[in-house]
Amino acid sequence: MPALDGILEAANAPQQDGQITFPPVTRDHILHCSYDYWFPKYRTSCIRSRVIPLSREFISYIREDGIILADDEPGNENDSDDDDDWEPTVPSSEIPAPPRNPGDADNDSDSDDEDSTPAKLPPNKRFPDLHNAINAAIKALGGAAAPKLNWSSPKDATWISRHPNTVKCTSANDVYILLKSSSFISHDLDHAFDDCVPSTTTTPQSPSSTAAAAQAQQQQPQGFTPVLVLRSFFSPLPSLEFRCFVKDRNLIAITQRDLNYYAFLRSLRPAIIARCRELFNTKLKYTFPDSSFVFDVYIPEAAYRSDSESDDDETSEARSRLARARLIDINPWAPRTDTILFGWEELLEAEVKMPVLGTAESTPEKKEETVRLRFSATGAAAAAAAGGDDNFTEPEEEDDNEQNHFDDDETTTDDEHEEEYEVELRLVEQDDPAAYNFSSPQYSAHKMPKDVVDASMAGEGGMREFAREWQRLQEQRGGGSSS
Ligand SMILES: Nc1ncnc2c1ncn2[C@@H]1O[C@H](COP(=O)(O)OP(=O)(O)OP(=O)(O)O)[C@@H](O)[C@H]1O
Repeated sequence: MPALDGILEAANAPQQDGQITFPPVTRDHILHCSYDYWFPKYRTSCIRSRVIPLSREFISYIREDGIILADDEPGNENDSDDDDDWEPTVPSSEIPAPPRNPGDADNDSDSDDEDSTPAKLPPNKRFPDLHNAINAAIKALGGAAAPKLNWSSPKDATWISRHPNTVKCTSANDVYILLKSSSFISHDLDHAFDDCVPSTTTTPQSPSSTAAAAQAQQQQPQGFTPVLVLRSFFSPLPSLEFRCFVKDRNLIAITQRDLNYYAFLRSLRPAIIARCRELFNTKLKYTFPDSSFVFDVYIPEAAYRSDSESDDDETSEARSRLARARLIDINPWAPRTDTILFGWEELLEAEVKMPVLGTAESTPEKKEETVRLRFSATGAAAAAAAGGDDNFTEPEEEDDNEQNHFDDDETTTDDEHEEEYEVELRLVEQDDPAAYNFSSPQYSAHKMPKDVVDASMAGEGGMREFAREWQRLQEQRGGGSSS
């Protein structure tokens, strides 16, 4: 864990010479936000998920140009959607991948291995156990899953998905297509620790670690165990996704994640704050190792019960009630985390009345996790209160047959009238300029122009032809050569 002195020092110096200065971001801070690190602690507040450690062979496959798909999926039994008739343009299950980001090549530490890879076998023959584990996990999650690696989901690659504009995967092949086409996934593999300062201590293995995971970690040149996370797929309402900012163990700000204006959110303000606070206070506040971090939530609507005896007014009120917030992701308190409707400067400068500094240490080897807390004086009483709370224990093994996307679906008590209201919730307002530029699809900067995609689909010859044409156009414009 980072030294307490260092944290105190950094927390006290957010700004120097008019420049925004962040507390140093260490590898540990980044590792604490890896899904396999925090998911086992907070499982009951998350979307049902499976975490699968990835072998070096799999990582080589993800990095390689070209997409060779498994050839063992005759009918894709899990698919029941209309979009089943998607077929790779190139037969024999080989699709050239779109070009990688230019910056990725120099980090391709596995390139030697790739050359020695036995002739490009399909995944079901190249890493059959992993391939089968991915298909089995998707099945266990109800037949459709949303994938991500340790930190990022391939949401910039939904344009190539056969379930249009979603990260939905009903087979391992769907997962491979998304992972191989995503710049965000490349970033996880090659740039996760960019701009980090060295950690003084080592983060313990994640609580989910098995002997296989430990072995995989040792073999990884990245210094962390890459994992594939599969979450039970559902269709979240973008309006009910929020990002929450925690400074010195205080929830200080909440922002809408989707940048569209939703009139109905205005009346839900107190409920949104209450749901976020509830998740933070009962689960995260004294258990997440770092005192400042950012977490994302989804707040589902509370189930509407048709057998309710409510009159019309009460019914509409019941419909507008929100269920408890679900933890979607945890992000570092670092420049790389998008603050959406806030600015880092205002968050760094925000004054926290009751800062709780220090680190939380956990003993991950125990299933019923014991949380030991080391805090500065301001946090001592609260830490003592947290020590014996049953909320911090792990649930028993999940039931794979459960159809819910969440581990349980209980609604919460209404605590909108609680006293503590210092959290600022920022929503997109009507006519808010912040919303103007977002009618275009998100992540469009990561998408390929159609010509590039077409050329890529036409194989190596197509890309060569495209490159020649591009060069010709550049020269016509007087731009000289392009690489
Ligand atoms: N189980 C799921 N089913 C369908 N969609 C999902 C699921 N889980 C997450 N999503 C969608 O994917 C989005 C991205 O998820 P997540 O925040 O985990 O990825 P991320 O790459 O870390 O994003 P960011 O970089 O913005 O933090 C979510 O905002 C949500 O809309």
